[in-house]
Amino acid sequence: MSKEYLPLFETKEAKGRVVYWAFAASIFVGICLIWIYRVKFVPEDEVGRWVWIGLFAAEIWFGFYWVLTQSPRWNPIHRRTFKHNLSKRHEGELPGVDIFVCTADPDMEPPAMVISTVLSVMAYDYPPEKLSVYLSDDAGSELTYYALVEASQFAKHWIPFCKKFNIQPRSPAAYFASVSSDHQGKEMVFIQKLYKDMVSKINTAVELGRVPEEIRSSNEGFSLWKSHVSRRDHDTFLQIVIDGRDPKATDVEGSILPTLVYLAREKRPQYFHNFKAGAMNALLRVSSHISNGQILLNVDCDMYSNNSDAIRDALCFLMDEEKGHEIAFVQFPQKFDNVTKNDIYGSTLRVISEVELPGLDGLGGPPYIGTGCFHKRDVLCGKKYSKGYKNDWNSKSYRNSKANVKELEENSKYLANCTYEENTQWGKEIGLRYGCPVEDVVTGLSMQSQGWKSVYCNPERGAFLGVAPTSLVQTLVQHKRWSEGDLQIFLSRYSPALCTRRKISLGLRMGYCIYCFWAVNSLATVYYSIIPSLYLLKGVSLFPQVSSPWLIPFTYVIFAEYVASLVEFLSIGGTVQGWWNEQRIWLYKRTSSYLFALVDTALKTLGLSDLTFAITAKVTDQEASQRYEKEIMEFGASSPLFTILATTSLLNLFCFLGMVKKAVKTDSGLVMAFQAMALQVLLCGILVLINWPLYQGMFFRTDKGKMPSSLTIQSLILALATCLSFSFLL
Ligand SMILES: O=c1ccn([C@@H]2O[C@H](COP(=O)(O)OP(=O)(O)O[C@H]3O[C@H](CO)[C@@H](O)[C@H](O)[C@H]3O)[C@@H](O)[C@H]2O)c(=O)[nH]1
Ligand SMILES: [Mn+2]
Repeated sequence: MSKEYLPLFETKEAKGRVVYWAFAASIFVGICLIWIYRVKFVPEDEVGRWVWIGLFAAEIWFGFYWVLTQSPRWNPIHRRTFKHNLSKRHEGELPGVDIFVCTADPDMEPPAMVISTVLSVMAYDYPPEKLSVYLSDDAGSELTYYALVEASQFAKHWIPFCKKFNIQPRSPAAYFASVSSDHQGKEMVFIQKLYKDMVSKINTAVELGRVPEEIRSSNEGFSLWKSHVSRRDHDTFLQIVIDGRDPKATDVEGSILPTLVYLAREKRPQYFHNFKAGAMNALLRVSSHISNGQILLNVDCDMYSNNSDAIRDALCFLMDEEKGHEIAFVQFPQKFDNVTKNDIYGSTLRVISEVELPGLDGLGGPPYIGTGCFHKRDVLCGKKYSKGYKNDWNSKSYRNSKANVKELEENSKYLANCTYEENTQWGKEIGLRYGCPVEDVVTGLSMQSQGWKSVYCNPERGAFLGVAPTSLVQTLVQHKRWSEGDLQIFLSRYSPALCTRRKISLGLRMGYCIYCFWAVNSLATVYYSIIPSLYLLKGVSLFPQVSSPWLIPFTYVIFAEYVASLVEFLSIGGTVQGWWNEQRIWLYKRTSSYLFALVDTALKTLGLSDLTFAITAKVTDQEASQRYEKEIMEFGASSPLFTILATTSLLNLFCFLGMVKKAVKTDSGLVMAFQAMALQVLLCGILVLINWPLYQGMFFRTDKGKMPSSLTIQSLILALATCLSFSFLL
């Protein structure tokens, strides 16, 4: 390296670490004192002892989990890129970039939305001859293909328009939603009309469920669907919609267009298709025949590019002469453009993307979280890590230039066939790893455990924006999948707990465990949110009295931790109401999604249940979406996840009311209750407060988003029966 070496990025450590460490140490002392209290004051009687031990176990768990959550807070870092240095030095030798967009269901992922994402990534500020965009359609839907064909026409106007006026974002849907309709130039009016026409054509086709006849006959690609039996049973469909090598494939200004490819891998009922991981691996192989870009970007079909510079940001890390060699992937945060101010479902995952991921970056690299991630093709395809590994950006020509389009399609199809992977390392050592509902996290971890590093890049302007779930059940189901997947990783051979993972720092392994243990967290949380309340009803105290000095560690840990979490939340741009909502949603996830995930994992381990992947819907009906805008919680679905939430919330309500009723019977009753059981009353009271939206949903609402009556009745009976049998029988 010469003297005039200009770095492509810099890394900064966060300030105020020492103050935080001191604070964390004081909390830890508090936790230890709580444990000591539990050991010292075990009750004499049999039943009381077991309840006490249960609480102790929960507190040991919470303490242990708290220690895990400290790992990313220990030494967070922030990165900044120098894109001008990249252009200065590498503009001529930029690598080919292949972009993979995945879709799987035209009903839940409307084709018009999918192509907006596709168009946004086609319009990156990057040499178009080095850019190829692949759409993987796991539904093998003619409608999605049709939308893509329309998009390829619209791209001829859209890309030059984006570049000429340097607009952001470059998803036409998002862009036109963000500009006001007055003061528009002629070109803008024209392009907006083109866009609207295209969307209405696509939406009409979707509504009718078929492609217009004149289009079908004018485009050969549709002939593929003759052999289409169903979504689960069809041949490989591979169409190069725009061939970037073709000198005639230009936009209206005469500039070359990026390559655009449609792929629906073969599906047969007798072959397991491994969900998104299977789709990605088919894309990896097919793209290696067509463009073979050395850099890959993967986005979900709802995650449009919001920043046309993101490729260059990522390259600043991957091409850096000093540190770039060991970096396998660059992960951007998942951000969303449909979250409301106070984020009622906590979909922003603010703490994860603003605190924990920068923290994990400081410990060796963030996990791969599925979307908005740039990979080196070599590494994803199983390249083993070695110390002296050097990037070679000039090694491969990025386009297979000889064959014509038809031949290329014909000769590449077999790469996406079901049988291709039989007796190969695909899904094991090569490509995305199979067998886990969070294929992304397990793949990233497996690369890191060989020695590869990763980088977290979180620029001011979000690089990708997606669609967050807009109903409670969607949120809970998504988290069930995630927590289940993460727990399976812990139980698998990739487990961050295994000592064979020595290439990963202890801190990073602890960091992974935060997510691996989401599901396990449910047990302690369920116990804590039910048992103390029930004992309140009985008048049995489970925490230190107000006069006892042992109350101090309890109050200190509880209050200091909550204040710290509120401060942290506000400092990363959240609101107070948003923080409160976040506490609620964590409680809900822990008592429902995570509990179900735990049970399901147990069943799977016993071989009693199969791997599934519930796709998150990206559309909401109008009434529901109005409620979402108003931040009214959506319950209108009959899900067992809700039964458990409703039952625990009612149980707490009954316990609280029962306690009050008992206490007001005597003159000094209330004072006595608070003296003896202040913390327990507080715990139960807060649970009642935080569950307010549930009571509203069950008893005070009449709209379609209220809790289904059958569910309310069922939960009422369950909660009442528990309370009654508890007070009279035990
Ligand atoms: O059989 C399938 C199922 C899903 N997908 C695609 O996978 C993506 C993610 O699905 P989604 O329902 O949106 O799930 P999310 O929970 O929002 O996704 C997150 O979590 C997943 C792992 O659970 C990762 O795969 C995703 O990249 C990550 O964004 C979407 O583009 C789907 O089209 C497929 O291609 N094939
Ligand atoms: Mn999604």
